[in-house]
Amino acid sequence: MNGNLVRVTIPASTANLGPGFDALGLAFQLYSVVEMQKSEQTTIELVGKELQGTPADKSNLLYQIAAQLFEKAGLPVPELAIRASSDAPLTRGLGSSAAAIVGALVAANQLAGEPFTRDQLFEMATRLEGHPDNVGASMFGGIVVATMPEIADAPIPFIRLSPPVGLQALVVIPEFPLSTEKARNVLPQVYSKQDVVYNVGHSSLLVAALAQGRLDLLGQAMGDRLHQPYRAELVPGLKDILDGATAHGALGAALSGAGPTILCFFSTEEEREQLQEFVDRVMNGHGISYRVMILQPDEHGVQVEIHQT
Ligand SMILES: Nc1ncnc2c1ncn2[C@@H]1O[C@H](COP(=O)(O)OP(=O)(O)O)[C@@H](O)[C@H]1O
Ligand SMILES: N[C@@H](CCOP(=O)(O)O)C(=O)O
Repeated sequence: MNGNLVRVTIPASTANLGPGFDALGLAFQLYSVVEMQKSEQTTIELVGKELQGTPADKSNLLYQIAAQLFEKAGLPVPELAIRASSDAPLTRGLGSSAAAIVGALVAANQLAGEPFTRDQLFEMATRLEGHPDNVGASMFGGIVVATMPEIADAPIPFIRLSPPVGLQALVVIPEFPLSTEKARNVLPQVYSKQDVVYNVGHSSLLVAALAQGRLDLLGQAMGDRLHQPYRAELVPGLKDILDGATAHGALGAALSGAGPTILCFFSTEEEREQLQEFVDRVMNGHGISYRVMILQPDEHGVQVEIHQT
C-alpha cells in the first residue's frame, strides 16, 4: 500500500417521487461506504450480505469507474485496494448503482489530487448512470431537481432543496430484485398529450410543494402516468398501495426509482402505525416477502475522510 486511504460515505436515494421521472431524487440516511487506496496490486473486498454476488475483480463497477476517472484526468490508472460495504440493498430501487458511481468517482478524484470539481463529478456520474436523479441526491444530499442539458457535454443544471421538516419515509422492500434496465424496458416510446400534461402539472406542483413544506399537497402531487402504470405489472402490490396509501396514513406514495421498493411518506407516529398495518395487509395478500425500513432524509450528500497510512 502507499499514500492516503480515502473513505467515502454515500447516501442511498429514491428517484422520481412519482411524477418526476428521471428528474427528482431524495437522499436517505442509509449509507454505503467505499474505501480506496493506491496499491501494488488491485484487491476488492466486499463486506456484508448486500454486496454478495458482486464481482471482486477488475470488472467490479467501483474499479471500472475509478479507472475511468484516472483516464479522464490524463493519469495512469493505478492498482487499487478497494473495500466496500452497503446498508442499502442492490437492485431494489434505492439507487445502489448511483451510490457506487458517486462513491468511486469521489474516492478516485481524491486519490488523483482532485482534478475535478464536485459539479464536474456530478456531470460524469449523470452520464455514467444515464439520468441525474439518484446521482444528484447521493452527491449533494437533500432533494435534487435536475435535467439533462440539450447540449452534449454541457454541465447538468440542477437545484438542491432541503427536505421539508418532519418528512419521513416508510419503504417496502420486496425480497426480489428488479434491475433498472428491465424496469425501463417496459416503458412506452410514445405518450399521449393528456398523460404528458398530467405529469408536467403534477411534477411542477410536487416541486413547489416540497420547496414550501406543503406536506398536505403531496398526496395529489405525487400522481404519475409516465412510468408507474407500466411498472405495476412487475411489482405485485404496487397498484394497491398507490391506490390506498393516502387513506391509510400516507402523505403520498410512489414507486421508489425503478422499483420494486415502494415509498410512502409520513410525518407522525400515528401515520406510521396505520401505514405499517396497511402495507403488511397488502403485501401479505399478494404473498410477497418483503421488509420495511423507516428512512429519514440525508441532508449532507457524499462525505469524504482521508486517513494517512
Ligand atoms: N457497491 C457496488 N459495487 C459494485 N457494483 C455495484 C455496487 N452497487 C451497485 N452495483 C451494481 O449496480 C447494480 C444495481 O443497479 P440497478 O439495477 O440500477 O439497481 P439500483 O440502483 O436500484 O440498486 C448491481 O447489480 C451491481 O451490478
Ligand atoms: N429515473 C430512474 C431511476 C432509477 O432508480 P433505481 O434506484 O431503480 O436505479 C428510473 O425510474 O428508471
